[in-house]
Amino acid sequence: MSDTEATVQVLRELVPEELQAPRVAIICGSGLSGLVASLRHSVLVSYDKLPGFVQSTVPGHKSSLAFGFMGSGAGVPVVAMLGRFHPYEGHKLSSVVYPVRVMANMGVKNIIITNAAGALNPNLSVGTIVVVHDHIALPNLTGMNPLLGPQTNPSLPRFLPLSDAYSRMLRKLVFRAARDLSIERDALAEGTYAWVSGPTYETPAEGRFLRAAGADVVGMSTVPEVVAAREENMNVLVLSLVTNAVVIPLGYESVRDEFEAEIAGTSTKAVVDEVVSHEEVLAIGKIKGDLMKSLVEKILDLLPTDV
Ligand SMILES: O=P(O)(O)O[C@H]1O[C@H](CO)[C@@H](O)[C@H]1O
Ligand code: HPA
Repeated sequence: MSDTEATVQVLRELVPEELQAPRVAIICGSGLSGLVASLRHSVLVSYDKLPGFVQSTVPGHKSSLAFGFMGSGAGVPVVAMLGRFHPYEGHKLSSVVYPVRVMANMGVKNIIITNAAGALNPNLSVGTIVVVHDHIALPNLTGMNPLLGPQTNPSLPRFLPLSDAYSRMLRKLVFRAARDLSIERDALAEGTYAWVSGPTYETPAEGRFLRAAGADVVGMSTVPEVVAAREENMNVLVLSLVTNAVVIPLGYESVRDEFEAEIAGTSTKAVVDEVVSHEEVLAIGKIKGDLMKSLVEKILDLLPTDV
């Protein structure tokens, strides 16, 4: 029996039979566990009961899986991770993606991955939900790829294409859901997610570098889960909530002008003093969580029955 099968067997003992066949997995990003507040017949399973699961150590992430029905009518059976694992917590990449493999083993075919992210694109304002259509993952390209090492399942492809990683069908569904909910157009955008390891936030020069490379938002999660989910042949949707702007203006670094202006007694130019914090990230999650929740519920309502 594989490790994931053993974990699924434990889940079968802890979760009632009607909840054992979720159609959709949801991963809740920082401060976004309220996304699944409307789960019905819900059952929580703490990660410490599940072999292979580690613990979430980041504020705004809970260490439990939630099973239940979500959406209108009878609803769709879902399994949600109320907290995720990040490599910067000291977790191995294989542990970070383990829950995705377990959910795939339970038969889940669709995954909605959410996260909090910083905006690199100056046109994105705080609170915007970005439907991710691509990613840039420097760690993946330089030796921190969750698929490095022996194949977990030889029936899965060794060389996984990622050009089609983000399901067009699910992305389109987001815009259909937004229209049905009369969500204003500017509340949603499309973009490319840059994955960085963290836990440091980006320097302005790093922000400029990632922006120049073509990324719209940046975060410290998600991509390993996307890669594993694609390897497991799931349909992947990623929704990033913009919680802060990454400071990227050029030219503020010099202190010479400032110094000389001080000496001359003339006015100094404005200094950029915005500093991002995780508290701010969580606060935006709280404010915008309801919008994300309504959107996810509507997406579930609209999900075709054959996927
Ligand atoms: O990506 P999620 O888990 O939403 O969290 C984001 O928020 C944290 C930083 O504030 C980082 O972990 C970053 O990745
Ligand atoms: N950078 C990286 N990760 C993040 C950010 C950020 O600015 N905001 C939320 N998660």
